Amino acid sequence: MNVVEEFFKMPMEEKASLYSEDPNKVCRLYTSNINYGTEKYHFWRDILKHHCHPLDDCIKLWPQKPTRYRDVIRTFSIEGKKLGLTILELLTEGLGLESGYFKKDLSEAMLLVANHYPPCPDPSLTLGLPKHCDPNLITILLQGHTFGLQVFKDGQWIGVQPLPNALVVNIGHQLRIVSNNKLKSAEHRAVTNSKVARTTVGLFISSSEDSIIEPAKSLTNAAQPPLYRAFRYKEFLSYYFSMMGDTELALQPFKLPFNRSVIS
Ligand SMILES: O=C(O)CCC(=O)C(=O)O
Ligand SMILES: [Fe+2]
Repeated sequence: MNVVEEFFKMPMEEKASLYSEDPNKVCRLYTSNINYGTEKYHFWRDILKHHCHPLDDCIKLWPQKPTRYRDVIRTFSIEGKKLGLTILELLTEGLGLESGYFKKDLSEAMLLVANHYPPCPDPSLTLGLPKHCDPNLITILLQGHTFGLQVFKDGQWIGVQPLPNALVVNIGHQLRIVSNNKLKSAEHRAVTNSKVARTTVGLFISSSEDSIIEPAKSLTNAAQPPLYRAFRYKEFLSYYFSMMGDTELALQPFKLPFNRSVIS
């Protein structure tokens, strides 16, 4: 976490070369307030986003400063991936799927997203990050020591307490689909505060873009028909981003009507 805080604290000139508005760049720094003049309410977040797979190719494009960034984040991403795969294997067992179900291309890709929320003069007018569910399988989030993450449960927003060295694990839409709604993607957002900057780091474990996502066959039958059709993950991602993460809308084109799934 320290190395990411150090990154955001560097002077603007040191970071400028990474700034890009092209979402296809492997590593980029950008900000959520390019629409500041026109947006209904403001988002208060700077973002460093980069791929972590294949590691040896991606690492060459990661920030070169702070000088230890690549070493520290390399270890963090390797260990985070191991933890993610262990959690996925436990979920596999809990769901009753065959061992290793999520191994290989279903969990091949990984993205690191570092969020920096500067102190905000009036937090009532802003959000750090709007309400969303993550699109991927699971996210491992280091949320640091400052309150800001909230999860929507039973009709209300509940703050997720930052605990020293604890990681938050979020279930994303892909896991909801593969489990045929047995697992629910967690709806969450980040709020700002007027006193201190908040920095968080998420590792987004997801499928390779060409992999086929569908409810696991062993979890569906005549009584529990598949609730989603099969699709390529890249198709889902492009729709998800066009819907700005809206929870139910983002899933809509992938849902099967109940009757059709019973007949087929
Ligand atoms: O910064 C946080 O607490 C949440 C980050 C998050 O939800 C995300 O990057 O998708
Ligand atoms: Fe998220």
